[in-house]
Amino acid sequence: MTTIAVLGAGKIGEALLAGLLQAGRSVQELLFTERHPERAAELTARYGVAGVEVDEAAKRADVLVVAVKPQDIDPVLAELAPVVDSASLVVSLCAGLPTALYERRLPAGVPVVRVMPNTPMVVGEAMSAVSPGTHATPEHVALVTDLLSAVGQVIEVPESQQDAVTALSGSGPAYFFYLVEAMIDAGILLGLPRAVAEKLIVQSAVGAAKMLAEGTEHPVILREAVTSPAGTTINAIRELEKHGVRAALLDAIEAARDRSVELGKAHEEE
Ligand SMILES: NC(=O)C1=CN([C@@H]2O[C@H](COP(=O)(O)OP(=O)(O)OC[C@H]3O[C@@H](n4cnc5c(N)ncnc54)[C@H](O)[C@@H]3O)[C@@H](O)[C@H]2O)C=CC1
Ligand SMILES: O=C(O)[C@@H]1CCC=N1
Repeated sequence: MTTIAVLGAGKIGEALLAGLLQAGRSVQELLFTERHPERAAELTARYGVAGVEVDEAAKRADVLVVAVKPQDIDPVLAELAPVVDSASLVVSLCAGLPTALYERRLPAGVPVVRVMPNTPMVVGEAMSAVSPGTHATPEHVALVTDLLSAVGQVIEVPESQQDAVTALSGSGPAYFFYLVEAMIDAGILLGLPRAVAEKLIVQSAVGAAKMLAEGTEHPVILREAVTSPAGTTINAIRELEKHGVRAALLDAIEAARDRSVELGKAHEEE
């Protein structure tokens, strides 16, 4: 039995706990820490998982998953430093924070694996990218990969690619939700009832995602198959091109990457 403690049970921490339970982990294998007692009580009531202090989490858990905001990392590392050693495995889900930060602040030799997951882990469809720090062995990477495979797909990337990964798949679900939201608004503009617009767009998204996930055709081919000569779709595509939607996406994702780099730089002091 591998015991996993999530340090900071907010949106992604809860998604991980929920996803692991959904995947068949027992509540006895899971712990969390949470600085807001009412949030801790809410999670224990919802999932039956115990909220504990950091020292107890470090004592009982094999894997400590840090899921606080990057801006909140300093107190977490200060609390962890006296209670972890090289037998622990620290997994960071924090955007921008390099494994080197953990290695500087924690006792020598503590293995750290940096992961960028995303929220679809609640439905077992996460995309997670893992990168080992200096003291993490292939066995540590395999353990983290195995853990996250229960809640979605996992790839290993060099840590130098993690800021780009964060901008693409870490934030990626938000871009799709934004697009869906805007398309539902378009349905409202055209006079459809909201429930009808939602059903049309959500099922179109699910269908398109399934076709993409099958991977038999490139996205360009799939789009071309919808775009009939002198038909309706090409009129819409002309408007998307006129409004620079492709360039907007390139700029948007680059801006997200830049923010990830900036979050890491905020801790470059030592
Ligand atoms: N939300 C997302 O889609 C994703 C988030 N991440 C990363 O996950 C981390 C958490 O993000 P969210 O869950 O969105 O943030 P959040 O703000 O929802 O959750 C953070 C939680 O940590 C708790 N916390 C803060 N300091 C603490 C401490 N010292 N001890 C115990 N609990 C503490 C907060 O009370 C809060 O519940 C961030 O570093 C983010 O970059 C990574 C991938 C996706
Ligand atoms: O917006 C954020 O900073 C976090 C990291 C990736 C997704 N959400």
